[in-house]
Amino acid sequence: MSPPNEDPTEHLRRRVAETLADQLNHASFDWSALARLDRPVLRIEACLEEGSHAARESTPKSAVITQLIDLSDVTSTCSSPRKATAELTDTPHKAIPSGDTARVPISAPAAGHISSLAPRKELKPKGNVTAEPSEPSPDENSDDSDLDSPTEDRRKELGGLRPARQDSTTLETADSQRQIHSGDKFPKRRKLKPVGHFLQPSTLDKLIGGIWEQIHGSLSLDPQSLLGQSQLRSLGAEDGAVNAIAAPMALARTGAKDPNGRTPQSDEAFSRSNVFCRQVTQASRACRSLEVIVQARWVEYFDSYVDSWANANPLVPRSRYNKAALMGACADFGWTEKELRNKMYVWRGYKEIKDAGGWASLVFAGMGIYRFCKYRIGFDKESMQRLRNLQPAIEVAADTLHPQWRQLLTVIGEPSQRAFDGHAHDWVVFLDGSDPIPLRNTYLQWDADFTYRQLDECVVDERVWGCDDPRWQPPTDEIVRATAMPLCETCGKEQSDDPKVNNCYCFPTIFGGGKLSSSPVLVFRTADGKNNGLLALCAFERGAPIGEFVGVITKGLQNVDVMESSTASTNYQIWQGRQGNFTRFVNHSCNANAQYQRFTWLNTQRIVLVSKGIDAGTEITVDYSDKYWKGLDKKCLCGETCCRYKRDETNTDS
Ligand SMILES: C[S@@+](CC[C@H](N)C(=O)[O-])C[C@H]1O[C@@H](n2cnc3c(N)ncnc32)[C@H](O)[C@@H]1O
Repeated sequence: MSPPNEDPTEHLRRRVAETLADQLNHASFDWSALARLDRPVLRIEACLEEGSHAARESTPKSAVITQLIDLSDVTSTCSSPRKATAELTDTPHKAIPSGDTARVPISAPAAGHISSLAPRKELKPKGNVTAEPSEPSPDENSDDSDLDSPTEDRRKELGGLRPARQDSTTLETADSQRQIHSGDKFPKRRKLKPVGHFLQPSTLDKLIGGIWEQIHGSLSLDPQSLLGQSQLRSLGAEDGAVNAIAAPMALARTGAKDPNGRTPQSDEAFSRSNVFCRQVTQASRACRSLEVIVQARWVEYFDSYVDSWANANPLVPRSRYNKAALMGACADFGWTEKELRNKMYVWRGYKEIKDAGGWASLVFAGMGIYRFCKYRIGFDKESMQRLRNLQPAIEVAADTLHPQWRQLLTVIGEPSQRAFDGHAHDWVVFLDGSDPIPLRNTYLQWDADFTYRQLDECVVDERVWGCDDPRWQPPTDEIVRATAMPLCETCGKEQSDDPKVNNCYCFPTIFGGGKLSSSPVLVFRTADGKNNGLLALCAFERGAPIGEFVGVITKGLQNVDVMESSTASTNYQIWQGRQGNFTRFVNHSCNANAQYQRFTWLNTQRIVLVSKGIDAGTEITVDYSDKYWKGLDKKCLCGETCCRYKRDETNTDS
């Protein structure tokens, strides 16, 4: 019996928690056994059964709850030599260019490491490889003018990202300096230092002031015209009635049934209300973008109107024409002079943003731009110059990710022709504001036929693997039998591409249905001779995924850059020479801010580029490790004081 006033579920929860805590207090744990496990979990299963039979029955009924509690953090507090080697470390020499997930999966092989470019025979992969193995990887710099045939002679000039094969020929001993160990935890999320300028938090007084201002201002809230502007009539309102358009929302409020007898709780009504809410949100964002470009353009008209009078009558002070224009506008707007002056101050801010960052910077600025312009925070010369330098990059992203955006500009008489087409990563941007150039052009000096096909997902080289994906691993663990859905080896939760049933949030922005349409990164021209690199447009907090390493799943390629990886049963390579995604442009740094981690999604191994804490506007780098640089006739240009591969007189041993 639950105590009076206590919800039975709450009562059950309390009873179970107390009993479990009590059991654990009395349990004798063998801590040394715990420390020997790579990734210890405590399994708790619960089933409901008849109490009188429970003691006699040895076979439990099927579990109603199966819970795995990850004890990795418990072992990390126990001292164990084995654990020490598996710990994720931030020191460059032990960083993980391509290792396992931070928590070692239960069924995963031992820690990954970067292998050397060991066998140097020119081995052609079996079969007819889609990945054109005879082509070089075009990621070499100007010193690699002869890369078009990966022969023995040239091998020193070519390198590859090579996480170790897990076979006996490449596996090194645990105390080898070269071995890179993956840790058993995700990188701890550190609080990032604020970058850029932050707006003052709004006070309640300001909010209340704003409410009074709006109520007493000229805001028009006629729903018919609002919905008309927002182009929401297509949502089912034949007669144009607002309630018909917003029927699902109206029903949810009143609890009434619709004309077809559907309750507001029906799936269809819920789904329609989702669509309606999404459409209004999108429409109001588009209206906001329209509003700011019209206001910025209006300021330009205002200025040129005043200029035209002042130029025609140079003896009359300009301020007089300014005042006259202002009063004329006040009459048309129906505002006081003070009101219009205040608005113009903000609108002039919009114009200044547009002058520096282009129209795209206004259109995609979002709601924050109002406060930014009202309080003029960070409107200094240096910030505006930064924005000016970013303008072409902003346009590349806007044109390629939102091909329609320029149509909004026709309202203010600007051309709607886009300047950049194709994929966002088909362009290389410059940080000094120079014009972007097609990606292809940046490799022509080494390969006149260079092309790069952008992929969203890895493609399996069928001529090597047939219909099998070597990354797929049969679900062997018995945990899997407890549920029809694959369980995450890292968090133990159910994985699904359907966000309604997915419970694994290890890398939620790339796996689990909440996928971002594109990662905020661009290919950029490095200033220090590394050819192209990958630029973070936004901050990525420590542990956040940047994207999956995507390319052609193949085997047996030699003397070209490849990611080598393996499952418990198979070695495979991911090649990005001709097709792949943006991870192909990630350069090496001896003080890298990202790392590659293995992660199993729906029983298929993936390699994920994970942040170790990246500020917006910085280059994303990984540590390729000794195995990559060993035997490679190149100097590292990372410029870090801790650089291990400078290869000058002061650092000859690297
Ligand atoms: C995976 S690609 C990276 C993208 C490459 N920079 C490009 O433009 O295609 C690897 C190649 O980039 C160059 N690279 C990367 N990091 C470097 C570094 N720290 N110093 C010098 N070259 C580097 C080397 O030519 C290397 O073989």
